[in-house]
Amino acid sequence: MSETATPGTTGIVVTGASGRMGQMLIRLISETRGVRLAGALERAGHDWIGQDVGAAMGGGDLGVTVSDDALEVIAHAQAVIDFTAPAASVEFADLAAQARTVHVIGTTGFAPQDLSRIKAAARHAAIVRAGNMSMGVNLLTQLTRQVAAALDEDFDIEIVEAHHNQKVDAPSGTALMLGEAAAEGRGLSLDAASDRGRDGITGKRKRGDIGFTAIRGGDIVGEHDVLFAGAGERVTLRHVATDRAVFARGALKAALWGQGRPPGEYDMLDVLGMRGASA
Ligand SMILES: NC(=O)C1=CN([C@@H]2O[C@H](COP(=O)(O)OP(=O)(O)OC[C@H]3O[C@@H](n4cnc5c(N)ncnc54)[C@H](OP(=O)(O)O)[C@@H]3O)[C@@H](O)[C@H]2O)C=CC1
Ligand SMILES: O=C(O)C1=N[C@H](C(=O)O)C[C@H](O)C1
Repeated sequence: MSETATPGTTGIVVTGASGRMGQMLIRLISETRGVRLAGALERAGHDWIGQDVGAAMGGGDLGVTVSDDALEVIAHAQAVIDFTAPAASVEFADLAAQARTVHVIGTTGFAPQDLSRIKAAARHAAIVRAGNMSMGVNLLTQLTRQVAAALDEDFDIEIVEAHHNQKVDAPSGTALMLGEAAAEGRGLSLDAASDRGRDGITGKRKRGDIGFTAIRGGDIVGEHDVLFAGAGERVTLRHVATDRAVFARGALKAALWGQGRPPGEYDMLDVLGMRGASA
């Protein structure tokens, strides 16, 4: 990482620089005034290490060399934007906490023990984590909470998500956010109510369950339906992402919003000012 700090700009490190979201974020940061790319991280042994990240992406030089030295790179930045994998994100959370750097986590698929580590890291630095950084999905969570509260258990709730064939976790982070919102609206615990992965002789649907279905295929960016199915009528709330830029823009907004915030765990409802707002 050879980049020199420019006064008055927010220096942002992108982890998983070669990934779908990593590259989208690097392009967005390099085109946005008031922010600068302060580092691009990849895992040790990756082909891109030592190359200029712009050139590695197939464009012009951006003046930032891809590094595997996360400690050094994060220590010289004001924010880390991280769309990688759970094992990597918990390590980055520890390093960002040590450096008191804002950590924006878009990674999904965390196990409960990962979330405990992130919670511990948030005692030292601001962490913004959301399974979906888009404005539309965060609005959809509010709508889901409201509709779930308005329609009683005569309406079965089913969450259907569709993603590209490279996605490794299911249900998606967004589907889980929507499930949490529906459960909150109904005054339930999602752990107790969720029905994931029906197969074979499943028996009848249990009243009050929140069902999840995952579709994987082609290059689908991300689609989510929340279905409220009653007798003789259905209500469907739907979000379709057609461009990953919606996630990148949300993550960059979160990185800037986090500057100067006290340590703690935040989400996109905080960033977008939607916390507690009834949709
Ligand atoms: N919250 C949101 O709005 C969104 C969340 N996501 C989530 O972001 C994550 C990444 O998605 P996407 O960009 O499509 O995935 P990609 O597979 O395209 O990119 C992941 C990147 O992370 C790197 N990585 C993975 N594991 C490690 C590790 N242990 N150490 C260091 N680097 C690692 C990968 O490197 P390598 O190739 O070497 O493995 C790769 O560069 C997923 O969890 C996805 O669900 C995605 C879009 C929006
Ligand atoms: O892996 C993806 O691509 C996406 N992951 C997030 C999720 O798990 O919900 C957000 C978005 O849908 C794209």
